[in-house]
Amino acid sequence: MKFAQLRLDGVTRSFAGHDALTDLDLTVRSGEFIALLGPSGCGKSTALNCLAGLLPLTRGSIWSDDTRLDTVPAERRGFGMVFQNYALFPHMSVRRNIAFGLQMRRLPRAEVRRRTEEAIRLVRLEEHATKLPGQLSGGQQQRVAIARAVVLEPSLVLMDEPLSNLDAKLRLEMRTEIRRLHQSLGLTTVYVTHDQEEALSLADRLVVLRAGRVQQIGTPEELHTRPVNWHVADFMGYRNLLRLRADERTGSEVVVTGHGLRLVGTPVGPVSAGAEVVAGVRPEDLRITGPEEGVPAVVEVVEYQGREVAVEARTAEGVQFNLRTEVRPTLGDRIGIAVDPVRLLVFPTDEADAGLLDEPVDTVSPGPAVEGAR
Ligand SMILES: Nc1ncnc2c1ncn2[C@@H]1O[C@H](COP(=O)(O)OP(=O)(O)OP(=O)(O)O)[C@@H](O)[C@H]1O
Repeated sequence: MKFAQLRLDGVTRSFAGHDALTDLDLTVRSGEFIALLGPSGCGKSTALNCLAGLLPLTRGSIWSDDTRLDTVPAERRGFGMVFQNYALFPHMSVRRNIAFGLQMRRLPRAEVRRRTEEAIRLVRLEEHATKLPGQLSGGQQQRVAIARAVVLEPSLVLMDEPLSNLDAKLRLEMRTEIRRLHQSLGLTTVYVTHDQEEALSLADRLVVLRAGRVQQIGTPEELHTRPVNWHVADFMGYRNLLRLRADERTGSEVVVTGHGLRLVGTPVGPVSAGAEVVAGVRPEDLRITGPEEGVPAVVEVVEYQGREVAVEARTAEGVQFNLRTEVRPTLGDRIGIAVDPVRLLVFPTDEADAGLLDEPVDTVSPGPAVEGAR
């Protein structure tokens, strides 16, 4: 079933009266690569399984153009699936694993052979076609799983953390491979991951979930530069999250204070004077200056990371900052930390944050309070 648009409309799934996924609205356009991103338990797999037809919806509907899809059984949706545990047939060769789905469709033998060989070539397994899955590396097995899904020319490919069992180097290679296949085959892909970097590098659009609810849908750039709340920011690499209080507002800026800090930032959403806020900034958006200029702090950790270093520095009142910089300070250095008002985003808090950020604003240790929210 090819489609121009696949639409999820208020898709909700609960288990024993508890919503694992609430009111997911999402339109997937043909050819798009969508990543569902969020921490463990946020409902990513539930969303994917609803889409696959492996889980019935509690509420809502799914549409393939004008055809209602959520009532169609999984095997008739024509979707391909790739999971983290591969689920290959252990007693069949690579070639037979890939050909299996085509044979089940009773396609002519010549066509099965042609498409199987093409899929083997696509995932670069020509030299391993006669081996059994047990004789392959994890990355090669994952390639077989991908070939087996795409050989059926599915209208949608669903992937659930397909790279999570691979080591770091292979994960990077396979990431490129998946993007290459997506483009060269003109696939439409929905990809579940908890890895922010993976999602940013692969997807055309990201869907960030938290506790079963969509927080934000947008392009990598939109999410990276304009997260709508501090939870999304946390996920997008805003490692410095400080619980502060909004002071005066001037035009497009707001002054935030607490823990001996007085910073100028950019409000995201309604931030009124006196309100508790979370101010977030990414390590790479902080700069080291002289101790008289920026926020005074002492360098506690310097970690080599290729061209740049990761620096942890602490203020006299105990606030820890994470920086990424090409300037290499020495342990114990007294530095100033320059915070660009455009890059320091100031988010309102709501009742839902109360338990997550329960440190009073005038005590020191914003780090752990926010860490605990993960
Ligand atoms: N079969 C089930 N029965 C009861 N609760 C379930 C079931 N499946 C999922 N849940 C619950 O629904 C919520 C969402 O689970 P889901 O597996 O979708 O999360 P996830 O984001 O994919 O997490 P992970 O990355 O850990 O797989 C969790 O609280 C989970 O405990």
